[in-house]
Amino acid sequence: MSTGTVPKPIAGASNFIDERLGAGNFLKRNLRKVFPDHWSFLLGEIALYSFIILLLTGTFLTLFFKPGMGHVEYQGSYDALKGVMMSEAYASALSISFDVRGGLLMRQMHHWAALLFIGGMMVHALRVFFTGAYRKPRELNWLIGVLLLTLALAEGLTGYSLPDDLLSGAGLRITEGVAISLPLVGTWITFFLFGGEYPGEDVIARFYSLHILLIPGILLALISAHMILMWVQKHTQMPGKGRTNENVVGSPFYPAFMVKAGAYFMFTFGVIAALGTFAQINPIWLFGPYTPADISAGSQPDFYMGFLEGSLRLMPSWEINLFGTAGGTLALSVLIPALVPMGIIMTGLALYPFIEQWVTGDRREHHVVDRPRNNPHRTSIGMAAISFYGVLWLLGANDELSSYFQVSLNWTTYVGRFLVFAAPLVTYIVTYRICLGLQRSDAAIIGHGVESGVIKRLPHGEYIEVHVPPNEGIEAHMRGKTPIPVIAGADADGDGIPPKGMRGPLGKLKATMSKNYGGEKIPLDDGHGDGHGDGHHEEEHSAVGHGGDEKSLTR
Ligand code: HEM
Ligand code: HEM
Repeated sequence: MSTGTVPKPIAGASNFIDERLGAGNFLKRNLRKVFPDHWSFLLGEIALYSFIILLLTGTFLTLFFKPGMGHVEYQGSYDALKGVMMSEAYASALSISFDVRGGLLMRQMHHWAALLFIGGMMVHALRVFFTGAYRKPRELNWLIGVLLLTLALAEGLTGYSLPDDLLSGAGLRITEGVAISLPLVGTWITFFLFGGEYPGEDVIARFYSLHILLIPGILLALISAHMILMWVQKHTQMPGKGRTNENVVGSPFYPAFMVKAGAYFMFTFGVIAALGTFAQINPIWLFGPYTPADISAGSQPDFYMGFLEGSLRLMPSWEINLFGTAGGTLALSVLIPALVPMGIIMTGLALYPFIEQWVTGDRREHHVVDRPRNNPHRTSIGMAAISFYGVLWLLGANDELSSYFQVSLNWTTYVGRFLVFAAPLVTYIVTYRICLGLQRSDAAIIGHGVESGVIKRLPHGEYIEVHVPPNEGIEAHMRGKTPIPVIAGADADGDGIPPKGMRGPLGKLKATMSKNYGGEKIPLDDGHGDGHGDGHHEEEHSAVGHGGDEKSLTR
């Protein structure tokens, strides 16, 4: 691998390190490492930078937050609550908001960063999914990602429970309801978390240890592992000119990538600081302290918990009474919504790379990713999952929907119950058709070029529009399509004995899935375009110099 000429500052730094640690070569090699570039790679970085901001603002908050449930009388500077009895936790969150200099800004930045962290992570995971960047050799990093997502939800839940205002109490009430519905272990888990009957005196302190120590510790370790794996395996790249599975095309880590990453961090910080300054979030002083007797109507959890709230609201009130009154009650109305959507989504995410491998038999390494249209079944499955999640998420606010649109609350539930099954089905079909349509339009561009806007009159009087070949970069991007493999023998006609691995019901299922999922649906060069101006190609290529400063290294 060539490292090219080494810039002066790197040579200086690596000499300094080399003379002390003998690690100069390591540093030189890594600082010159080539990073591919695409706007969507920023999504993972947004999650990373938000996490750093969470650590910084969270540490500030720990200096003033008191995770106690002992009763105190509020005597701070917020008049409306003066003299009200409340927990120490709530009083300290109020004092951070009104009496600690910069405290409200830090609380708001912490909360906005949490939303951006989880939102960024979700969109990043979707980018990885839709481009198939989880394929070999990156399955492990994908699994670490699924764990990160699960832990981040737990971190958010424990975080917004801490201030112990009416809103966080409403969330805690649901957490308790879900925990206690678990068969056999439910009662024990609830007692362990709450230190006795709900709400108890301990839950805030216990959530606090989880929130500031255990979960961030694991998150930090996993994010480091995620980054190291990404570094070692190198980034995937979008299909394009000169990009293959054997090389990496992009700019070197130092200086280009480092400068960009620094700027993106500042930018993320700026956005979070601006949101924290101008956009109010979680104004805990408006809700008052939590008392189990008060119900806060219209309360919503943070957006990332909305899908679980929605599934609770959709579920009919089913329960099973085991062995009559002497036995236990299985509260399916809570158990199913708490476990099933989370289970389906997280297990589905974790297993997808392996199911796809089983179906396509594809065990090759992939460093050039797919454009979503080029794997229509994967893209449709992803979109169907998003619509399933989206319906649950919307129904988490069914009371708001009902009052805003003036429809009965029951109707929002009935429609939601229907949509939770129907929306994924329709989304799947529509997405599949759109993907094929887009593939056809690519084939048309490759086959017939793009419209130039120049109209020519032919000697016999006919007018035609001149088509020119697409720009070189775009054409290479389109041509970088890898057909999805089908397991050998899966598309045989069924006469004779099916090949090994495709016998029995499971084998047959695998063969059918493989045949449908894989194979080339619309070859790029089959010439079935949109029928414009066949055969009227102009000669010259409108090539645009694509990334003149890009470097290419072998993997
Ligand atoms: C890594 C992901 C993290 C997420 C998603 C997260 C999320 C949250 C959320 C949503 C709140 C409620 C904020 C509010 O009341 O408006 C919160 C509160 C809090 N967080 Fe975090 N947090 C994270 C990390 C941390 C870390 C690393 C620390 C400490 C080192 C920390 C310390 C705190 C404290 C002390 C509070 C209570 C302060 C208050 O509500 O006024 N957090 N967190
Ligand atoms: C704490 C949350 C996370 C952080 C900070 C993070 C950060 C990153 C960064 C900075 C990259 C390289 C740039 C990029 O591809 O965007 C990356 C790559 C990757 N991430 Fe994440 N990520 C997180 C969560 C996830 C999740 C939830 C998943 C999947 C479920 C995931 C799967 C992957 C994979 C497979 C790659 C390699 C992709 C490639 O090389 O194209 N990550 N991550």
